[in-house]
Amino acid sequence: MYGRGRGFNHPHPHPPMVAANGDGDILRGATHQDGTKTHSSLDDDNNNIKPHSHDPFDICPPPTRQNAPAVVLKPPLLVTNRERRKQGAATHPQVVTLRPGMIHLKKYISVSDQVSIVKKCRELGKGPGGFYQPGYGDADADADGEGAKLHLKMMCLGKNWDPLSSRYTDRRPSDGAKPPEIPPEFLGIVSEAMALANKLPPITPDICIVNFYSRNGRLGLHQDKDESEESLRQGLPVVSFSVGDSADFLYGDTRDVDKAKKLVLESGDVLIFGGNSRNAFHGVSAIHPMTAPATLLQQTNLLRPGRLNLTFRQY
Ligand SMILES: O=C(O)CCC(=O)C(=O)O
Ligand SMILES: [Fe+2]
Repeated sequence: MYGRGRGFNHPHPHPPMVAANGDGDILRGATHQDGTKTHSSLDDDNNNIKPHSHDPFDICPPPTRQNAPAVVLKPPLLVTNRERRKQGAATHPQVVTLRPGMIHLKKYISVSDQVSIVKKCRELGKGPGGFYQPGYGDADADADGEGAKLHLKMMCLGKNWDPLSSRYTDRRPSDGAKPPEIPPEFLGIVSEAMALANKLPPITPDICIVNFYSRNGRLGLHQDKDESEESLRQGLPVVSFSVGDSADFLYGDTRDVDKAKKLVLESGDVLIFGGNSRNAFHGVSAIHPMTAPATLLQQTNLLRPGRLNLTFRQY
């Protein structure tokens, strides 16, 4: 059933995606080591699913001549100091209420925590249930037989969210992989951030959807509405971390891009939307390549232009 949850106003929210520059090409064809290739199972409705392997995707690939960083690996002292000041800013976060129920914590996550998040997502992303290129299946097939692709790589933690059925499942239907657990250190940051949005009910996240957007990454306007009726009824918030390149984030009451407001989400920002904003439409219209903090790039080898977004939810 298309169009539910992170569904879009059109089955092809954007032209079908051919993997954008740098998306997965480096490791394509590499030996798949996670054992999911041979996994065969039934989905939650006992339908036979056709498992196939996904090529591991590395968000921090080793440098090659082609992807040699445009960033200076040893940033001038001034830049480093500026980054240090930014790290310090996390202890005095700027809390902005964008609309009732939608709260923006600017530069909330320290650069050292951002580094840990990138490293952890890199490690999990290369393993079983890691990053893959989600599609919308055969019903939306392009001329080459590939389903319409979302313009991002995705990995689910805790529970699997399936774009094809707009449902949460225990395993990823395409390869039978079980989603990795949500790292406890991520949950710690979520609960601390929640304390600054104290008008909203707190969540105990059991789902985290991790998106990796490269240079051309984007995500059409949608609502997050596949969590349980109870969770949605209570307006339990979605807590979103942005790490890496900045992004143009759109939000509004309808799916109309022209009526949406735009916010630039930067590395370290946390966005919380619950209560009256739980059903807000939102999406990402553009990534600003090479805007990630120099220290983050330096310490993670996050060489791709790219942005990680983690959304924590309670089913
Ligand atoms: O990347 C973002 O900021 C938003 C991600 C999102 O809306 C989602 O994963 O449902
Ligand atoms: Fe969303």
